[in-house]
Amino acid sequence: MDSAGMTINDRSRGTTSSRKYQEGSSFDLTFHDLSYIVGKGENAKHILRQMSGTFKSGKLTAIMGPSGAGKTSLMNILAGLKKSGIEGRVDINGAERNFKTFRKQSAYVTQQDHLLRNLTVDEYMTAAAHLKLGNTASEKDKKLTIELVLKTLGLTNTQQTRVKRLSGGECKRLSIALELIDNPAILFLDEPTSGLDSSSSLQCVMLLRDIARSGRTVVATIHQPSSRLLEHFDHLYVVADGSCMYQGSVKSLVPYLNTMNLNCPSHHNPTDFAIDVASGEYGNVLPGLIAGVENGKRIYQENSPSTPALPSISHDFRLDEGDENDTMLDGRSKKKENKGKNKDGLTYGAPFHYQVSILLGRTWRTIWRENILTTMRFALHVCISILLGLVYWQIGDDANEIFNNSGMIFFSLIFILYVAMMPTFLTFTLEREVLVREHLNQWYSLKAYYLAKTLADIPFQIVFPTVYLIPVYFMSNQPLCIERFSMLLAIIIAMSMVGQGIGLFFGAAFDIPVASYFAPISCIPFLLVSGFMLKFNAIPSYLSWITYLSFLHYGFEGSMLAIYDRERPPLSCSQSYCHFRYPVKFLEQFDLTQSSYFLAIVGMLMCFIVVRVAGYFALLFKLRHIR
Ligand SMILES: Nc1ncnc2c1ncn2[C@@H]1O[C@H](COP(=O)(O)OP(=O)(O)OP(=O)(O)O)[C@@H](O)[C@H]1O
Repeated sequence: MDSAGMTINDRSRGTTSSRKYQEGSSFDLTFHDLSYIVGKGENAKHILRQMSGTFKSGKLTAIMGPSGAGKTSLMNILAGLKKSGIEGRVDINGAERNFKTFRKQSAYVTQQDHLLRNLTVDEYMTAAAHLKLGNTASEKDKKLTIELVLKTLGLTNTQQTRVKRLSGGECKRLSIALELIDNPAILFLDEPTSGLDSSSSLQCVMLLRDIARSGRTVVATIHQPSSRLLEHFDHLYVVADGSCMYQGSVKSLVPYLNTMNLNCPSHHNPTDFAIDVASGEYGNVLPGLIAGVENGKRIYQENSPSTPALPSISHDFRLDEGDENDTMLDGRSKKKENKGKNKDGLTYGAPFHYQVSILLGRTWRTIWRENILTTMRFALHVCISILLGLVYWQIGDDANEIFNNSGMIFFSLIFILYVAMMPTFLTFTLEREVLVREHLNQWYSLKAYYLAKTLADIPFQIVFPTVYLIPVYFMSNQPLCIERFSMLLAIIIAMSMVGQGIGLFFGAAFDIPVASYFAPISCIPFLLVSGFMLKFNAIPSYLSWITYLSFLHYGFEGSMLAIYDRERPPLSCSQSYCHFRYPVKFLEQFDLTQSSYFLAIVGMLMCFIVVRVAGYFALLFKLRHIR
């Protein structure tokens, strides 16, 4: 039987390794007296107040409540994304949650679908499979897993479509599909229906219910669902002002409110009614409602006494037999929490070098597919180079034009710096959101991502400066000496890399408005102490230390030495006296006679390392404080 003809159940009966990725772990998630406090002392704010609850495997749970009630905070704490300011306990199958294992076994689908727009669905899924399933799974298994996930999520027909051409609903399903590849036991979704029309929302919720039916615990925050949408949820948890005002089945919500003399008006959407109650529009009824379910310790059941939700955890939850054929995720054996732990002791699905190589390929592909930006960058380098060549036509060997010539070289350094920096922070601030989503879900380590990003950019940082330098060098008649050309090229490439590093730092640390203002301005102090605007010995001694940090200082020094040092023969002079006929005099004028080209290169290299490391830590800080 060919792979396309195989059914879902055939797949689950496949090879051992194939089954490994189709079997799901299932966890019952319970939390006890969970409080979340931000700020200290008088400014302390209680976001969650001793809430309890239980979300069972095999069920689709909705966390509902008015805006600001604490739904996202609760879900982020349960997903293990928030760790500080928390009191209380989160258990998995009755035992205290181990953060590291838990993060590996769960997946988080963010509200916004931050996806790389230029990849096709298939390329995205393949990269995710390589990263999540690692290099020990066979290509065949990965392909089968991808086919199954896409089939289950109704994305088979979009396999060759680029993400930027997908509809909103398809993007949402792709976000879910990417996280299903490694078969998480718990799926958290933040407002999965936001931005979708009613039919796509319904489709999405039905899909989530199917996923839950396969044995997973699926928890979604949902703002104000229609009653039709809510019907598909198995379990409802209503949050009001940081407390639980209802926990139970969807159909028991209205009867529960009735018990508190809160009667939903006829023709009124019960969900809207519950939200109005939670918002305090029906008076001070919250304390009674919260007490009715003991702030989440009990599950309300109509016509029978409320059952305690805690501490007894259902370990024998069973699914209807009829569901078995419905989904791809047939593996419903209850794995123990630590069963999915990588036997190699790796935190991620793939080893470090494999992560780097997959990310490198993916990054190259996305840069290459940004063809408008890439072509424009290429054209910009060529055009500016030719323009400069025309403006400074054949001045390179003229002693009278030596200041114009050095100005042209210095301008080239600044141009290369900015043209590397600007597109980097503009594109990276967007790509950063993709990194956040994927890193949250443990696709790869930040180190692997950062190394791949650095390596992927290197060819572009070599090609663009080279393309720039060739026309202007020859048109402006610089010395026809391969050694001098190479020395100048090395300085210009280093400047491009520093510029790109600065762009990455600002893109990592700030959002676009702040980055686009501060990134260009941040270079001005370094420009002032470059040695071109002001001679080195004229810089006040208390500011001279900045010269050691100034990549423009090293760039100017290195480029002048490349062109005028090394016993360059006298320049041509069309007048009776040319003060700078001997290039060494020009170097003396700029206090460069004691300078070393080698040290200039080392200085630039150090600046490159400093900005790269700063970018890494900015990103690390951002990832740690994202939620
Ligand atoms: N770090 C924080 N510092 C101060 N206040 C915070 C912090 N995090 C959350 N809050 C506040 O806690 C409350 C609950 O926030 P949360 O995002 O959990 O609400 P929500 O129910 O998800 O709202 P929405 O549906 O509008 O997204 C809000 O009033 C929010 O301003």
